[in-house]
Amino acid sequence: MSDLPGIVITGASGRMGQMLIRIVHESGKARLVGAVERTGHDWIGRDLGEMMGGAANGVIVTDDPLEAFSGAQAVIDFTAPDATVAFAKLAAQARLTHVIGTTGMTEAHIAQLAPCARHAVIVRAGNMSLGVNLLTQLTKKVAQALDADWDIEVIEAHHNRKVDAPSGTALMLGEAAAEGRGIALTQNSESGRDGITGARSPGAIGFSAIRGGDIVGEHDVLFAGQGERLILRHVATDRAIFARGALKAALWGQDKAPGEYDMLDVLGL
Ligand SMILES: NC(=O)C1=CN([C@@H]2O[C@H](COP(=O)(O)OP(=O)(O)OC[C@H]3O[C@@H](n4cnc5c(N)ncnc54)[C@H](OP(=O)(O)O)[C@@H]3O)[C@@H](O)[C@H]2O)C=CC1
Ligand SMILES: O=C(O)C1=N[C@H](C(=O)O)C[C@H](O)C1
Repeated sequence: MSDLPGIVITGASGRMGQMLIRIVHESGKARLVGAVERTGHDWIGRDLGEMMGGAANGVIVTDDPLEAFSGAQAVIDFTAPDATVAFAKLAAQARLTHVIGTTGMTEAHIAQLAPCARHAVIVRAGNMSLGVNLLTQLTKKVAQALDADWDIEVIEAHHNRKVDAPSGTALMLGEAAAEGRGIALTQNSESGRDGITGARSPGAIGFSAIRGGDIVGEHDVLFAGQGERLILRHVATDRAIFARGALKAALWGQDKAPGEYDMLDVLGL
């Protein structure tokens, strides 16, 4: 039996689930020990390798997360908000590092993670890529340098299957801009403009979302001044960047004290 940390992937059949399975398998840094899908899913009881279109790998997809978690050191979870909260409670029980990529979580969802983080390491980020996490730091710096006459808009584009808006990344960038400007995003956010909206509120941070085709994820932070504009941009062309970041977080979490962390902690930014 290898000493490599054992990892469970939840939402195994999803876009990110399948990418994570591939990246963990190819990494040589961790063992894939479990795969979870919801009750009634076609993959339940079947071999994960075969479901992914390859050779059998002996990992049987289950709808019993606690059983899957019992032989693991970490769970990587890119699913949906209610499912993530339920997984957090079980990961805390099993003392696993819980890497959360799920977006669209409300304050009520997030509040339920705090008690879990008393028992286990939780790493949560709306975007696990190095580029976007670096972009949050740049955004904060630019927002700090420019005065409130510069309007800040976050524009994001994603594939046509995405269910939440603004994206988790857009919110991270908005938070970074608000922090740089020394304001609370909750009091200064403007999104969903349609119809006679009135003029833009001074100092607001705006959000716009585009949905179409197979766009992996694109984010612009636009600083619009009088006579000039500054645009910070990240373009994701491959979901592997998110999966690599998530695996890094799962390995990083192995020797950390219980608590809530993000990718800035993992990447040391
Ligand atoms: N932080 C980051 O870097 C990134 C975050 N994301 C986020 O990750 C999440 C997933 O994205 P994506 O992979 O594209 O979405 P998909 O819909 O392709 O995958 C989600 C998977 O989770 C499964 N799932 C949902 N509820 C449960 C449950 N209760 N138990 C087990 N499995 C469950 C779904 O099953 P079913 O189909 O049966 O519902 C599906 O297989 C989204 O919130 C997205 O925004 C995505 C990319 C990067
Ligand atoms: O749903 C997606 O696909 C993505 N979701 C994340 C988000 O909401 O920002 C990260 C990435 O942009 C892809």
